Amino acid sequence: MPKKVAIITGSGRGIGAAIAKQLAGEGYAIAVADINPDTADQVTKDINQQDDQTARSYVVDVAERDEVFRLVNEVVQDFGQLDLFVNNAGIAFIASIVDSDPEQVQRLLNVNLLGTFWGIQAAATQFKKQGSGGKIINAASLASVEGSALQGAYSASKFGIRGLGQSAAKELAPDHITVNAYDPGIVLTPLRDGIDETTAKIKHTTFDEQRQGVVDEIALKRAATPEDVAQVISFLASPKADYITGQSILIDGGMRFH
Ligand SMILES: NC(=O)C1=CN([C@@H]2O[C@H](COP(=O)(O)OP(=O)(O)OC[C@H]3O[C@@H](n4cnc5c(N)ncnc54)[C@H](O)[C@@H]3O)[C@@H](O)[C@H]2O)C=CC1
Ligand SMILES: CC(=O)C(C)=O
Repeated sequence: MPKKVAIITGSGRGIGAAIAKQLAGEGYAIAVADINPDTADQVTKDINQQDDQTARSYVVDVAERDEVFRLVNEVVQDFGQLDLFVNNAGIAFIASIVDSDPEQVQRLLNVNLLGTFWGIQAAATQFKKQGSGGKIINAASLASVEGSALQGAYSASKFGIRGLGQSAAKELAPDHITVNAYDPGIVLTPLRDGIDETTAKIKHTTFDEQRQGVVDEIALKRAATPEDVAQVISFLASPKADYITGQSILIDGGMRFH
């Protein structure tokens, strides 16, 4: 049985790395795509050290449309096909809307929202060429369900990703391409650590107090691990989710209910 092929952007660390390792363990050939070549290479090495697991690393800045299309073309040249594209790469910064730096805002929107747009465009173009359907899964967030204070640009990008995914799901259904999103809450990664570090400074508290404060909002009283999130992407990528499209699934331990 030929391996299914998955591209996961931002899979050099955090949630993306967990998704890459989860799917590699399920028999996918993995394109570990990241702006950081060193971490991408390390995750790729970790996967290839496992029996019967295959990965290759690719350097990409998802904010650059031509780089995203080149990524898809290189992966198809290397593996022969594409079956799943996970738009996971994302960045965040903490600042009030009034104090947000315009260049930081633009960069965040270019990476998170436009990066996801280019990923959908490139993956769908390849899936249409192949004529055998495909799956696209996007990283939204709890902040795509309810805007977070001090994360105005980030929340805007994630609301946009959720809406973009609904539009794509409607447009791509005739080609048997499904498009869904995952909405993590508080996940223990370097990105979340940076959020809590900066928030603690703004609120003149400690990192531990800030972190405990957000965990206290979680019904299950623990932050998520990247693996908690990867399990949901494993489901969305599987045939079990073939009838799900245009949806956005909260993975927040019980913080928001909608
Ligand atoms: N950690 C959390 O609590 C939550 C994370 N998310 C989302 O999940 C996704 C992954 O987040 P984390 O793993 O926490 O982040 P992370 O910062 O730990 O990892 C993100 C990865 O993306 C890469 N990356 C950043 N900009 C890139 C670009 N322009 N092109 C290609 N790669 C790029 C980084 O090098 C890094 O390897 C993001 O979209 C984030 O918004 C959503 C909700 C909660
Ligand atoms: C990073 C992120 O999306 C949250 C909810 O913290």
